[in-house]
Amino acid sequence: MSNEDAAAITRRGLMLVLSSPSGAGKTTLSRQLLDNDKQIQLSVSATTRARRSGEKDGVDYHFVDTATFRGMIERGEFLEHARVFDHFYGTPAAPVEAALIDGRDVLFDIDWQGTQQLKEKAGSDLVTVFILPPSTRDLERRLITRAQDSMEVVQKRMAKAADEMSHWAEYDYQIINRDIATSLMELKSILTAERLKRERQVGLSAFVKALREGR
Ligand SMILES: Nc1ncnc2c1ncn2[C@@H]1O[C@H](COP(=O)(O)OP(=O)(O)OP(=O)(O)O)[C@@H](O)[C@H]1O
Ligand SMILES: Nc1nc2c(ncn2[C@@H]2O[C@H](COP(=O)(O)O)[C@@H](O)[C@H]2O)c(=O)[nH]1
Repeated sequence: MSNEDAAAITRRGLMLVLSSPSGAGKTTLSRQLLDNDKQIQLSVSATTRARRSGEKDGVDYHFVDTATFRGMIERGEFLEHARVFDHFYGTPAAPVEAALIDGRDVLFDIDWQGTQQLKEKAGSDLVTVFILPPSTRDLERRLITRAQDSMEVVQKRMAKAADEMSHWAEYDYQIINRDIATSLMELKSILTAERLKRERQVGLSAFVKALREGR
């Protein structure tokens, strides 16, 4: 390899996981990151929950019934799956594996249970970020102003928030989502630094060897 071959330094794809209590802003941040960065793609989960207005099947989620979801579990189609707020959610394995082989990064919007399962399978390919709300009051306000769930569902999600947040320290990074633009900048910084990690830059040793040999 000569030093003109810097472009040949390919990268292993990484798996970027976002978790948070419901309403802290994962989906909002994910959408903005995906709009800004064409090297990362969303892992589209399957779920048995009802579609919210504005959500598109196959884009936001694969909306399936419980029998279909169980069939996917039985056929081993999920990388991870969990029951969250009375519904099932799971990450289809095939698209993730295809992206990583291609050197593309994958973004996951999943809960702490799914993150623990991915940690066991993915090891060093995984980068985990926990999103915290600035306050409990802000979290509730965000769930209410999102205007997608009944007050009963909002209360159920608020009741589970402390549980979800008890897992914050299991994550590599924490972002307090006060202001979306700042949080997005912080998330992009994490992604940039993780992409530059030595072990992710395949071919770097050969590149440096060539540089040192004056080629
Ligand atoms: N920094 C912010 N400041 C004010 N509002 C915000 C901020 N981030 C997100 N929101 C708003 O809060 C609401 C909830 O955000 P979002 O749907 O992204 O949360 P989530 O973490 O994905 O929730 P869930 O886990 O239920 O999917 C949305 O209406 C969104 O526009
Ligand atoms: N373990 C998994 N959790 C998931 C997955 N997809 C989404 N989620 C989490 O569920 C809750 C609720 O999401 P909502 O869209 O109904 O508001 C949230 O914490 C998501 O992160 C998944 O595939 N696996």
